[in-house]
Amino acid sequence: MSQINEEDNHLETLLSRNMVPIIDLGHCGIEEISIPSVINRVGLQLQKAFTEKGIAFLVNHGISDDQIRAGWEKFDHFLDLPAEEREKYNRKEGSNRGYVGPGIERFDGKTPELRHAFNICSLDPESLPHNELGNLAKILKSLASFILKALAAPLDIPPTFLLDTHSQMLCGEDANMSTLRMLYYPSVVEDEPGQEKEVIRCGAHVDYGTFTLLAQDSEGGLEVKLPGSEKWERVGHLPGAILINGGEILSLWTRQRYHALPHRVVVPEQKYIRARSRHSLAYFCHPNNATLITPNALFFPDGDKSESTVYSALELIQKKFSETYGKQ
Ligand SMILES: O=C(O)CCC(=O)C(=O)O
Ligand SMILES: [Fe+2]
Repeated sequence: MSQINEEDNHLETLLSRNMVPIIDLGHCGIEEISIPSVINRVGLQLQKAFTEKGIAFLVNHGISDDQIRAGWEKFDHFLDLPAEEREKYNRKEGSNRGYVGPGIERFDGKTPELRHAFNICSLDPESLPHNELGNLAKILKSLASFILKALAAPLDIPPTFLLDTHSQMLCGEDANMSTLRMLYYPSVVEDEPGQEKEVIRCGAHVDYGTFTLLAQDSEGGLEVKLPGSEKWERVGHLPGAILINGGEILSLWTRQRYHALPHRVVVPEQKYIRARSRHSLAYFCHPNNATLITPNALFFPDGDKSESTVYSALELIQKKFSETYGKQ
């Protein structure tokens, strides 16, 4: 016990230094009815957070710990299934949905990810090993829709521009690439080859879409590089909060005024954290595939005329996927 406290004392994080904005959603995050004053306030706070830091913690977002834990529990059950049962859900070539085992993805192009992932891209019960995961995906979609309304509020675009361009979230990959990814990082086994101290749990990368909502069950080594800094810094864990980080499409849409932060998950140095497994989940919010992402269009409705080639959201993500899964 005394050793844990001693190690805890040395765990400086961005959170412990008050470097991550905390945004209170006033319990409106997953409600159908919008309260304009909350949307406007949250919109301004998100604008400040994305401009200055690229990340923020969302609190009072309306999703209970129990709902999130139930999802992780069902994911654990899935991982305990006999291999032949589990394999039915394996991610297939050319698709993002399904189960991805350790060692398959390489976010930085070289380091294999030491984690189990399950990608949910549609609410079709056929593609899900458990209903509970579909329910969780639905709730996160509601929270993402609230954020899309809030993000539009301080900008000079129609209030529904972002909702309209993301209208097909979780309607399947043919329409929209938004994904709920359930994640499980096993504990670090010290004497197993490939599990040395410097091993990375999830390689450095920037998320591709508009933004990502991330929940984690414990401090587990999430690090970011803040805007203008080359230093990896530990984010820290705020129980019950959901972390939001900007993706590359948001950054392109705002001509880099809103930051897409590089992040990674390292194997922590603290022995007691290394010995612990970690759950997280990430909801990747993406525009509908056909949306043309005109650089700067969120600040200037006609976008940046100097740009000669404008890509669709699908073209942008396909380019990224071939980098992540291609070099194996
Ligand atoms: O598990 C985490 O904390 C981060 C996961 C992540 O960044 C990703 O899957 O894109
Ligand atoms: Fe990420």
